[in-house]
Amino acid sequence: MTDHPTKLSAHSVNLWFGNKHVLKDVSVTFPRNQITALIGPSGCGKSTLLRCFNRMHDLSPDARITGEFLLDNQNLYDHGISVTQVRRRVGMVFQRANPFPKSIYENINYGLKINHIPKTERQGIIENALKESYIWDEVKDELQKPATRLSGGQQQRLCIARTVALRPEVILMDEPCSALDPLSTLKIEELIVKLKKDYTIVIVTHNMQQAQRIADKTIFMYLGEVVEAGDTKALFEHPQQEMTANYVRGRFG
Ligand SMILES: Nc1ncnc2c1ncn2[C@@H]1O[C@H](COP(=O)(O)OP(=O)(O)OP(=O)(O)O)[C@@H](O)[C@H]1O
Repeated sequence: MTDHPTKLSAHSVNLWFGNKHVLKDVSVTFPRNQITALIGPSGCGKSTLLRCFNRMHDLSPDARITGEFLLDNQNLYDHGISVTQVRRRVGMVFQRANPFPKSIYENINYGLKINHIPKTERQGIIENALKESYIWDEVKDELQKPATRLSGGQQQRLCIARTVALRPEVILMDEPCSALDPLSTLKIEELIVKLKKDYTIVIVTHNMQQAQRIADKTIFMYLGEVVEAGDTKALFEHPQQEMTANYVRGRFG
């Protein structure tokens, strides 16, 4: 893993929602062109941490954040960088596929339009994004069909296509397969593994098998703190902390 420099990182991060201290002195690094899984029991702060990286808490009046979030050497909370710029570089895929109530084509076209991508380039980008997301063959003859008529797994691949169309550097995924059947899950996992050639990926998952199948690195969190981080195989097979061992062996969670 040492040959993959850090792409994204958080340093001494604390986050409170009102009086509730949700992230406690969290420091993490995510290597470039690698998949990192965030694991830990419900409520330990995985999604909250993930969301910090594309400024999803900016509009929560009761959220207070200290510490630093860096993309390469750029502070993501710097006054010189807008939320739109951050989200262009750090894309996000959610737990439930959330296509717009528009056509398959328009689901991708919309983001390109609002990011001022010239009309002449859009058709090619849309086609590539659908191919890159392993859904082109299934939808190429019905691009004008409402996206909401696709299956759950297809909708999630469309949402990934929508994200990659904007060529982000990082893709954050918050339990992207939790609403999917095993076959759709496997397709998305294959896709995620393929995408790491071009993107740095961070995935929140409750599925221990999934973390072991696809993640190069795994970070275990508990009650808002990072307990252990390392190479996925090492963390699962030879955890350094008793708490990690208990969690990955299914003794709590
Ligand atoms: N907007 C919010 N306002 C107040 N508390 C919040 C908010 N969002 C999350 N929390 C709290 O922060 C803590 C961490 O939640 P978070 O969703 O990050 O956990 P998680 O590890 O992702 O859990 P899960 O695996 O169940 O999704 C929880 O106690 C949750 O109730």
